[in-house]
This record gives sequence, structure tokens and C-alpha cells, in this order.
Amino acid sequence: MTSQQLGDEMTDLIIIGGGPAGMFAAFYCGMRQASVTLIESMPQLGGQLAALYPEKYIYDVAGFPKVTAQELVDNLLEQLKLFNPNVRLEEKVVSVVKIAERHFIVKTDQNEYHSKAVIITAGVGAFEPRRLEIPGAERFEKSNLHYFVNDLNAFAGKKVLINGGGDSAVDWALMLEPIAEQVTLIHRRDKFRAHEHSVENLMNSKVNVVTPTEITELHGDDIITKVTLSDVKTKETQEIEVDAVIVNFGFISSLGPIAEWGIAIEGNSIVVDSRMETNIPGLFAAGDITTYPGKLKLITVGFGEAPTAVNNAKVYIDPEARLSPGHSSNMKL
Ligand SMILES: Cc1cc2nc3c(=O)[nH]c(=O)nc-3n(C[C@H](O)[C@H](O)[C@H](O)COP(=O)(O)OP(=O)(O)OC[C@H]3O[C@@H](n4cnc5c(N)ncnc54)[C@H](O)[C@@H]3O)c2cc1C
Repeated sequence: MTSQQLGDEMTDLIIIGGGPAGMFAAFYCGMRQASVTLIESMPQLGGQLAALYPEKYIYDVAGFPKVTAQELVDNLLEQLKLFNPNVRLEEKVVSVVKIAERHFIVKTDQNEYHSKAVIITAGVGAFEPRRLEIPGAERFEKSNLHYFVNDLNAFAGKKVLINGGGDSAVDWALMLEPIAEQVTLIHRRDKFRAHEHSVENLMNSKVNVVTPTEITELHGDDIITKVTLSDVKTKETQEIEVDAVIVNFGFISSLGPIAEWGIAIEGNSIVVDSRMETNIPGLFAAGDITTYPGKLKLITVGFGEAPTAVNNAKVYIDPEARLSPGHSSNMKL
């Protein structure tokens, strides 16, 4: 869904953050025939749902008695594809500046975008994986040190070392075990935090589980070829040969630069009015990032705030436009 639409081209809206609120807001732009660029710092859309709890069931989204977080994200993706918006992944927004009425400049760590209005749906801030704290480790991030698994088959026939003790680490180990030549899972504690059922499957699988162990050295020039593992208690070390290292220590998030954009902030949240507009006209916000009296940080609330923000942004962009979108059931798609 990504496109090369970059630089000076002006869109009606830029949406910052591709969690559920941002995804639904981007879809809703299509409902109002507003052009949009959706920018997300992670390699995937879905926000907290995809990053933190993809396998968990959610019970409080209207119309879904029970849905896993990933299924909800997949459905949002399908809905989003209806209008095929411009989606920019792995770009972190670093600044938003209003240079004139109906003209914002949004800079990411890679590009500069222009739009008539902006909606911030940045949740608890940009997510980043918690990284391996070994000097020089970052030089392998472009080759075989991974913090995400997007394609299991990329590890086919390989010797894979996975480091982590939560659900993702254990799930990846179990999913890769039949595909990879060998899977070793290490964790610095003896006990895994993952779901008991997954841990039981792990212990009955062919995954080589080594605990309490941590990585102390990565060897190789452009790619990691060998890893030194150290027993956390005895400090005994061993070296193992690897083709790939996958680290899952969870994610960290922070409001980061958002706090410096001149927007009224209360605690870690952006103050909005009943139009979901911030103190800067034309700059709106929706979802977990917002605050107002009685605010609830729930997916379903973000799903309501997103259309409110888009419809009001539409009026900001074109004061002649109607606020009310009419009923979607009257549309012919
Ligand atoms: C374990 C867990 C279980 C939960 N269960 C439920 C539940 O059952 N029901 C419920 O209603 N809610 C639940 N929640 C809360 C729910 O996940 C949040 O309310 C929801 O994710 C908020 O959506 P959002 O789109 O506002 O923000 P987020 O999901 O946080 O998404 C924000 C996105 O913006 C991106 N971003 C931030 N800053 C930038 C930037 N500068 N540049 C680019 N991208 C940026 C982030 O990377 C992120 O992907 C749960 C939360 C957790 C952690």
C-alpha cells in the first residue's frame, strides 16, 4: 500500500501514528474524499495491538463478541484498502510546523510532507524495540540481527538464536522450529513469562532451550557468524554458530518530540476540544494520545474520535464543506 508520493505534494491530511485510531481515521478520509498520508514508525500497522498483544482476545469492540488483536488489525487493513491511502512505514515523525493557514510541514526522520491539516493518533508515542545492549550490535541490524519477524520462511534451513522470555520469543521459537535447521532459545531467567500452554509446547519441542543465559558477544564482520553466550549464574561461556539472531525484549515508547511541537499537553496527553482539535487550529488528535474531561483510553473510543477529527478537519480545510458525512449505507462502493 506504500507509494512514492513524497515531498512537495500537498495532501489534505497527514495522520501520525498507524494504530487502530490512525488506521480508522485514514480509512475515514476516503469516506470524505480527503487525500491522506498515514505515517507509522513501526514496520507494521496496528499500534499496541500488533506490537504488544496480537494473540490476545478483545471483548469490548462493538459488533465483535470476541476478536484477537491481530484479527482486528487485519480487518482494519482490509477496510483501509478500500481507499488505498498513502502509507509510510518505518518513518518516525520528528516535527510538525504550521507555516500558514491550511499548510503544515511534517518532517520524519527520512522525508518532508505537506498537508492542509494534521491528525495525531500517536497513542503512547512511537514504539521502538528494546535493543540488545552490546556495543556495536546496531551494525548487524541491516543483516542478520532482527527485532521483528515478518517472514518466517526467510529463516528456512538456518541456525537461529532467539533471545527473550515473553510470548513473542516463545511463539517465534515454536513457529520456526519446523522451518529452521536449528532453533536455540535463550532467556536470562529460568522461568519464561510466556503463556503456560506455549511454554509446555516449547519444552516438548525440539527447540534447544538454554537458561539462565544472555548474549555477551557478537562475532562477525558484516553478519553475525558466532555468538558468545554466558550463564547468568555461573558466568560460564560457550560459543555457538548462528545464521540469524532474533531479539525480543519487548517495546519502549515515548512521546518524544511531540512534546516540543507547541501543542498543549497535560501529563503525557494532547489536550483537545469536542472537535478533537488541539490549541493549534487545523491540528487534530484522536485515540489514546488525547485528553479531555471524562476521557477513556479504549480502542472503541478512538474509533469514535477518529471520524470526529476527520469530519472537523474537512471543515477546517474547506469551510464550505458539510460537517456531517451522511450515512455510509447510502454510498455506492
Ligand atoms: C496488553 C494490552 C491489552 C489491551 N486490551 C484492550 C482491550 O481489551 N480493549 C481496549 O479497548 N483497549 C485495550 N488496550 C488499549 C488499546 O490497545 C489502546 O487503547 C489502543 O491501542 C489505542 O490506539 P491508538 O491508535 O490511539 O494508539 P496506539 O495503538 O498506541 O498506536 C499509536 C501508533 O502511533 C505510532 N507513533 C507514535 N508516535 C509516532 C511518531 N512520532 N511517528 C510515527 N509513528 C508514531 C506508534 O508506533 C503506534 O503504532 C490494551 C492495551 C494493552 C497494552
